Amino acid sequence: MATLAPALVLLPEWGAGHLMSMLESCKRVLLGGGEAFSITLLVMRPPTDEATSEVEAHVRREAASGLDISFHRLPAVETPSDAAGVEEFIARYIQLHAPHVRDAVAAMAPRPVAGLVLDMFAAPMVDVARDLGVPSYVFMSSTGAMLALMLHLPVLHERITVEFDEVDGGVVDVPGLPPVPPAFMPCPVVDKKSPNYTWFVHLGDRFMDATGIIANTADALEPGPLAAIADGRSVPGRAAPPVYPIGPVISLGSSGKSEHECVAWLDGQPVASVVFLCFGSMGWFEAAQVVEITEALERSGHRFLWVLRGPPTGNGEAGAPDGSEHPTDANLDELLPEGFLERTKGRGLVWPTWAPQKDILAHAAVGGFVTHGGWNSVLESLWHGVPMAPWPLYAEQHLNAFELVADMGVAVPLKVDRKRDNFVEAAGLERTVRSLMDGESEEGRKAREKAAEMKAVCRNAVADGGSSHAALQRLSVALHRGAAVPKK
Ligand SMILES: COc1cc(-c2[o+]c3cc(O)cc([O-])c3cc2O[C@@H]2O[C@H](CO)[C@H](O)[C@H](O)[C@H]2O)cc(OC)c1O
Ligand SMILES: O=c1ccn([C@@H]2O[C@H](COP(=O)(O)OP(=O)(O)O)[C@@H](O)[C@H]2O)c(=O)[nH]1
Repeated sequence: MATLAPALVLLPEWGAGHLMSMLESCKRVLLGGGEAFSITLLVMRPPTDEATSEVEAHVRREAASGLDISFHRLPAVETPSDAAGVEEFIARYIQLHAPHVRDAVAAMAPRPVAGLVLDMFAAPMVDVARDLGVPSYVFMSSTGAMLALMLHLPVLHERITVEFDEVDGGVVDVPGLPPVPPAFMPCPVVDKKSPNYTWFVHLGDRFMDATGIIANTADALEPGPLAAIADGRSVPGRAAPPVYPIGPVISLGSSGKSEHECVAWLDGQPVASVVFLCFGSMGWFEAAQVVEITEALERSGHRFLWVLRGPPTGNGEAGAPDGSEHPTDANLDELLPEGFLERTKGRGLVWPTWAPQKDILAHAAVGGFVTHGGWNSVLESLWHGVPMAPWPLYAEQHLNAFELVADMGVAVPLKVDRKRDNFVEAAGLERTVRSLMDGESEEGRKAREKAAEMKAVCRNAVADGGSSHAALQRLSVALHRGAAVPKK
């Protein structure tokens, strides 16, 4: 009988960034790790209709890719109706799939399983892997800094009993990072009474029981947090699982269709003259905030390409099946102050729908990026050496903003009022845009220099002989060695 290639069994959360980031990373293992594997992706039915059609579209595209990837749809589960927050909802909804994941992995026999690769929100399913006698890997789609914080959270939970914004000394010590002001702690941990906090402490604890952690980062991008994990400072007295920083994993290459209108517009702009503003798959602004942005852009005098989205149709409740959590296309006539488009004609473009962000960041005319600081956006920016100004909106993005400015030095700061729904005033944004884009600004010069350095770091890391390439080889060997036929 021909030997069966060991399987990587993937359990991603349904969000595009999580699913595609995990799948792209595991495809690298399939194609470039040096050992033969197959991929089986366990598909959970997402809790919303919109996410369900998005996932189905990904599945159709990947199924046609010709790679050894199969899809296994898990039976539907009830959605938790009493979740207090998004993170709690996601973690609980995923956990309800545990018996189905167990059955699906057990049914892989006699094919050996090289690893059950778990979304960060699915980390408690390390127990399923252990019961079946197969290795488990947590996939971290966010930063090494967030990983270091999550591993350290159970320690912080024991040491600090008050809220983080009440700590003596006014900062939180996370090994591997400069002292973190509480205003930059990630959303799920800012309120310890919330079940989201309890879940994150629990997830961090369960990360420790994985066979390994696959991270979409590179050694030289985040040396501090990655060293803190490796040398045992994150969890004193207990060795953390080996971390494999195999990134940046970005699905590159342009959309392949004819040149997009945004890119055509950039073609007419001078090199490094345009500030690009875009806020991820979920970022949108209220009218009052839009006015502040228009004033800042007008007064700065700089050229700009601004992706402006309108409010989602969903009611914002965790797991509500209908409506959308994604922004809608903006009605520019309604949202923008009168005359703004005429006054900025030629030097500014406001784009009201999804934009080809990767192609835009690759364009020579783009000189700076005002971003919500989602990790995929950050990696795309650094890949092209574009300095940033982070405007965090949700999830772990406040911590990302802190790391970009205070640790990596690739961004200039922006004053964001977290207590007012992350409101930014026109004067603050104008100052930041000037600092990011003006030739004379020392702060901007440093960020530009650092971003250019990080462009080389990213490309060297994934090239043959680079640190991420080496991590991929180590991961491939570990997966191959650890492969085991699931126990019934
Ligand atoms: C990484 O830490 C957190 C991530 C999230 C989070 O949750 C999430 C859930 C969804 O159903 C869909 C999503 O798109 C989504 C996104 C998300 O955060 C972003 O994920 C990106 C990768 O997909 C990337 O890592 C960005 O940096 C993230 O901002 C939520 C969360 O708590 C609120 C986290 O701490
Ligand atoms: O108009 C847009 C908005 C976002 N993106 C892409 O969506 C992803 C956003 O991921 P990120 O981790 O930055 O943030 P999230 O959306 O998960 O908060 C990135 O690949 C962006 O390039 C895009 O192409 N066009």
